[in-house]
Amino acid sequence: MVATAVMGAGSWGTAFSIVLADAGNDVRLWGRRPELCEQINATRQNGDYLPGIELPEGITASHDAAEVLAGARVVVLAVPSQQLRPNLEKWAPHIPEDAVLVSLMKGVELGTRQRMTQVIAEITGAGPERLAVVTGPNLAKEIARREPAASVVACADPDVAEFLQKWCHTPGFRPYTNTDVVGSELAGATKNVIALAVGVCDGLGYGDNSKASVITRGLAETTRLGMKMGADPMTFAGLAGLGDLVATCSSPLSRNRTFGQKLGEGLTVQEASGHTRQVAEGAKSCTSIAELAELHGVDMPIVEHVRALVEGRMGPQELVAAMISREAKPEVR
Ligand SMILES: NC(=O)C1=CN([C@@H]2O[C@H](COP(=O)(O)OP(=O)(O)OC[C@H]3O[C@@H](n4cnc5c(N)ncnc54)[C@H](O)[C@@H]3O)[C@@H](O)[C@H]2O)C=CC1
Ligand SMILES: O=C(CO)COP(=O)(O)O
Repeated sequence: MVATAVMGAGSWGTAFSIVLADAGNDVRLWGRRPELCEQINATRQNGDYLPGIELPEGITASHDAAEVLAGARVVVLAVPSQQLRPNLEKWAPHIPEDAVLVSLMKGVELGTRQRMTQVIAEITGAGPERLAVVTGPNLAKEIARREPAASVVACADPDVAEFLQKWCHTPGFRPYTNTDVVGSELAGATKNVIALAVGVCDGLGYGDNSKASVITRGLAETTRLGMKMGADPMTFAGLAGLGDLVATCSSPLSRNRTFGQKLGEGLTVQEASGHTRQVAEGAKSCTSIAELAELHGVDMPIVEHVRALVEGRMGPQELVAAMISREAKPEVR
C-alpha cells in the first residue's frame, strides 16, 4: 500500500484514483471545490465528472492540499496542463521531498513550451528519478468502468518505473514501463491535436479514409518532432503513441475529437468550448507544439493547420483544401 496524493478530481484524476485504490493504495484526492469533495466522501460518487460510478472506500477526498500531500510517497498531478504551474507553485512547499511526482496530463505549456515534467522539475526541483508520466489509450469513463486497458508508465529511472508499474497494476489496468519520458509526453500531448483534426473530418461528414489518413500522417509528424527532441521513435509506435491515437480519434468520449467535430460543423472556438466544462487540451497545445516544431525545424502540417483553425485564421473546408494541395512528397523521409 502506497500513500498517494492525487491532485485533481476531474475525470481522469478520479478514474485513475479508482485504479490506484483497486491496486491497494491509500488514495487521497484533492478537489478544487469543497462541495465536490464532500459529495465524494458522503456518496462515493463524483457526480460532476463520473456520474453513476461508485468510488472505492480506499479514496478520500479533500479540498485541503496540505492535508492531502502530507506523507505522500507518490504525488499524481491531474489538472489541465495550462493550470499546472499556478497550482503546483502553491502545492510545492507541502510535497514531501522524496515523493515521486507522476504527471497524468497531456499538454505543453503555452509561452514556455515546456512539457509537464519540465514544469514540475522547474517548480519542485525534482530530478529525473522522481519524475514520471502515465499515458496511453485511457479514456477516463472506460477506465472508471474497469474495462481492460493497457498504459505506459515512463520514468528515466527504470527502478522507479517498475515501482510505479506495480503501484497501478490491477486486473483491469496493465501498465508497461518505458524510460522515454520525452517521447511519452510528446505523444500524449500531440495526439490531442491530431484528434482535434480527426474531429474536424467528422464534423465535415467525411468517412474513415480521411480519418485514417490524418491519424497516420499525424503519427508521422509527431514522430519527426519527437526524434528531433531526443525521444525514442519506437515510443510513438506503442501505447503512448499509436495506442492513444487510435482510442482518442475513434471515440465519441474524446473531448478533443468532439471539440474538432464542433469546429468542423462550423461552430466557433467560443461556441465549441461552451459545449463542455471539460478541458480539450489540443486547443491550447496546438500553439505550443507548433512553436516547438518551428524551433526544431520540423514540418508539422496537421498541428500547424489545427492551430490556424483554432486561432480563426482558417475555416474547416479551407483547412482540408490547404492540407491536400500541399506539395507532393515521398511518404518516408
Ligand atoms: N479524461 C481523460 O480521459 C483523460 C485525461 N487525461 C489528461 O488529464 C488531464 C486532466 O484532464 P481531466 O481530468 O480529464 O479534465 P477534466 O476537465 O475532467 O477535469 C479537470 C479538473 O481540473 C480542475 N481544474 C480546472 N481548472 C483548474 C484550475 N484553474 N485550478 C485547479 N484545478 C482546476 C477541475 O475542477 C477538474 O477537477 C488533462 O491533461 C488530460 O489531457 C489523460 C488521460 C485520459
Ligand atoms: O487522453 C485521453 C484518452 O487517452 C482522453 O482524451 P480527451 O482529452 O480527448 O477526452
